Amino acid sequence: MIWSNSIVAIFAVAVICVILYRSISLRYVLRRWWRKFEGLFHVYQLYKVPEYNESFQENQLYQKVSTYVSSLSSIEDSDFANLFSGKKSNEISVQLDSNQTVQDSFLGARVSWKNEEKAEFKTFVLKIRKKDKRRILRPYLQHIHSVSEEIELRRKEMKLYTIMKDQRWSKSPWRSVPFTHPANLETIAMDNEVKTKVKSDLESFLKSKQFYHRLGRVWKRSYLLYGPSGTGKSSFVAAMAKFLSYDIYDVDLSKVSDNSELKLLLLQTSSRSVILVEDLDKFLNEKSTALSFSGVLNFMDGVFSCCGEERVMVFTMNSKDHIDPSILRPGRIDAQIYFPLCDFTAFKTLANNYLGLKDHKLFPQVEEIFQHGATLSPAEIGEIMIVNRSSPSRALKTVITALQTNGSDGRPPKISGRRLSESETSKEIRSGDESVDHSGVFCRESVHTVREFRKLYGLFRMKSGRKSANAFELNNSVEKES
Ligand SMILES: Nc1ncnc2c1ncn2[C@@H]1O[C@H](COP(=O)(O)OP(=O)(O)OP(=O)(O)O)[C@@H](O)[C@H]1O
Ligand SMILES: [Mg+2]
Repeated sequence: MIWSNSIVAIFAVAVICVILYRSISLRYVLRRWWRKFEGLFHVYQLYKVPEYNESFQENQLYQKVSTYVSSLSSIEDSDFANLFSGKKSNEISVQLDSNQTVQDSFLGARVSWKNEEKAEFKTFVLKIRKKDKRRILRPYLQHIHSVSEEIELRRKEMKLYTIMKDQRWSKSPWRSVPFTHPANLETIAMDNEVKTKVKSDLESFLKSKQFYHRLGRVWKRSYLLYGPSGTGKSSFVAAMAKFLSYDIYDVDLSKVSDNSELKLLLLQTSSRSVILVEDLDKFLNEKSTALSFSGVLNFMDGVFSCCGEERVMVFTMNSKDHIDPSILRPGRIDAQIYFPLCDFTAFKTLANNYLGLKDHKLFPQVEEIFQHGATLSPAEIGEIMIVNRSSPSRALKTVITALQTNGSDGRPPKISGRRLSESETSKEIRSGDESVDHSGVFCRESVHTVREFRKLYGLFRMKSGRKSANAFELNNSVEKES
């Protein structure tokens, strides 16, 4: 009897121990004891990273470790952590409380960081097994360096710089404002393959510092974005800058007085930035400009940039038809991206973004119209969708009508198969607040015809270059050689 009772008791204790061990807290406590026990045998090496050096200067490594440690997911397992709101409104940062430890692993080795705080002196202490020390210490510190740099870059508030003349209180010709453009690569309607190519081109550029330096070349990459008005070139520049987390310097060439001022402007841009020149074709086609052609070429080559470090140059044009070929030569322009009028694929992206539509019974009809060629820009279609966003069906019907209307034959628009008379047409354009419903297509908000949009938003579309999909062409550039 006694025997059987003891067996039951031992069994019960064993079950409880297993349950407790399985629960995280007991495992955690046991691991801690085990590490303390190991510590008695000097298995570990400790490295201190103090906040200040002996001359009371800030230790940059301390900041990097602090950023890195806060990014570890295991920080949530520490007994005490502090929660702070970050620089961006929806950001929460977690920071290790004083004298708390956090675990990490690297190349199969387990390490830990302790945030020691003694009499206002803060130090991070790295604990690493002696047997792993030689193998992982240097690569681990390198890893901390790159992770923290990447985090800092993402956190950094992006800025848009514009030329500001006569800033008496400042020596810099640039004035900056926070760059908060909402576009990102996902919201731009364009050929997916081209988008992926641009992304990987940018990514490989970011990793090519050593490569460019070895060749003695300025570490920059130049893109030409060209295509009709309202096809997303400027939005794409914003998306690129966001993807890279770079600031943008908007160089308005018409504001520059001479070549030396242009040189000065470029010298005062910072590394990791996008240098943007919009409408280069218009500037080059102007009869008289303050800048010489060679001045513009030198600027494009980036020879003025102070340290030749990490710059992406973007030039936009509506058409490259009348452009001197030397402007487009490889090395000066590394990649060209064509922005076409809206095709059916781009239309579907816009419908999804603006109207939340993945599919609709009118899509086949829209597709059929697109098969006869694109006639509207994404901007024009986007505006129709915004105005009619409360009724997706009405928005699609208006897009269909606009596409049919914009047959580029100069004839009055077609509605429900019949052409409107001139008087009806002008009524459509005029009637901002009249509710004219000929076919169920137009109503109060949807009276905006394409021409109205053009009038409203100043959109001017070139009729030339009706290629249907984006194109990404690499010039014979440095990347190709690599
Ligand atoms: N491909 C696109 N995808 C998503 N939105 C677009 C696209 N193209 C244009 N838009 C929308 O249309 C508006 C105008 O676009 P954007 O200014 O980028 O055109 P653009 O090609 O730079 O025109 P322009 O040659 O006249 O400067 C923006 O608000 C943008 O949101
Ligand atoms: Mg633009």
